[in-house]
Amino acid sequence: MTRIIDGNEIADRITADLEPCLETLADAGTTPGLATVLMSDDGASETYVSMKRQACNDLGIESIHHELDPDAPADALFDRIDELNDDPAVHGILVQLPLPDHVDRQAVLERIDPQKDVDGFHPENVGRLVTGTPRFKPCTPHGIQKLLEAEGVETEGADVVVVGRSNIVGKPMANLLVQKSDTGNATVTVCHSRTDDLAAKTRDADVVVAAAGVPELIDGSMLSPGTTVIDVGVNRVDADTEKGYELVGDVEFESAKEKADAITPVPGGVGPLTITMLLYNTIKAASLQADVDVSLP
Ligand SMILES: Nc1nc2c(c(=O)[nH]1)N[C@@H](CN(C=O)c1ccc(C(=O)N[C@@H](CCC(=O)O)C(=O)O)cc1)CN2
Repeated sequence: MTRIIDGNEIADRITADLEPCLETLADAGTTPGLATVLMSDDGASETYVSMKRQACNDLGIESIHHELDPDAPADALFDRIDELNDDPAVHGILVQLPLPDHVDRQAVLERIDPQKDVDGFHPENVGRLVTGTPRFKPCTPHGIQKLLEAEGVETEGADVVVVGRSNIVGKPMANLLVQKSDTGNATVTVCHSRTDDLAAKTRDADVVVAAAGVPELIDGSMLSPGTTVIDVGVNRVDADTEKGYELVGDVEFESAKEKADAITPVPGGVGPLTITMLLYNTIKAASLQADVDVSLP
């Protein structure tokens, strides 16, 4: 019987485990603050930022929100980041991606103080991750680690195929999985749009992490029985619904479910973990900046 992994339930459990950390910080006089910066009128980005703000409010993290006109010059964003870097009430800074074409994304990520880089995208934090001394693990791959752990999926010695090589998911996911650690020690293959015979790779995998951003790229015929399938895709495809779209993963759920041992749905799989691990990183940032040990879960 295929297990449908309930990401909301796992995320709720981790969020509950974060509450004592906030109490410890409060006793020391610190309320963590997360600044979100939105420079886009893309509907999905607006949704994700409002979910992040709501999650902060629910847990007791101060949410500080900034919106910039998508047509504003890049300097407006750099100036805002400088202000947030200097603001002691702001422990974490998140610039929602993607950014408008005229803004140099890498320059933006490098402008954020690495101590406040709760996305873990600054080169200093990327370097720390790759060398096995992470400060902030990027939220989605960190969430997937937590999800695999919660489901008892052993990564030690497992063949894991990561489909997608983005800086947000694919590359950090592969790096975390190869680390010498309880949630690593996997043999990892990173595939992408130019991979020859993708199906041959995914059929050999114990775990497939689908993060290519291509709706229903992977179907059941590309999987072997017993695989754990982690679907990172949250693609909006046109549909005759009230919203005019429906959410579809990078995995064709119905056929994949027939082969998989366990599979994450979309929505309700990886997405909720992404938000929870942002809360986790914000608390970690506050604890490091206030020099208060909070024993994170
Ligand atoms: N600065 C960042 N930008 C982006 C990141 C990121 O980690 N940092 N990741 C993605 C999008 N993302 C977070 O921003 C994200 C995507 C999906 C979800 C989520 O919970 N999805 C729900 C469905 C939500 C819906 O109804 O649309 C689910 O899967 O259940 C959370 C966060 C790109 N940008």
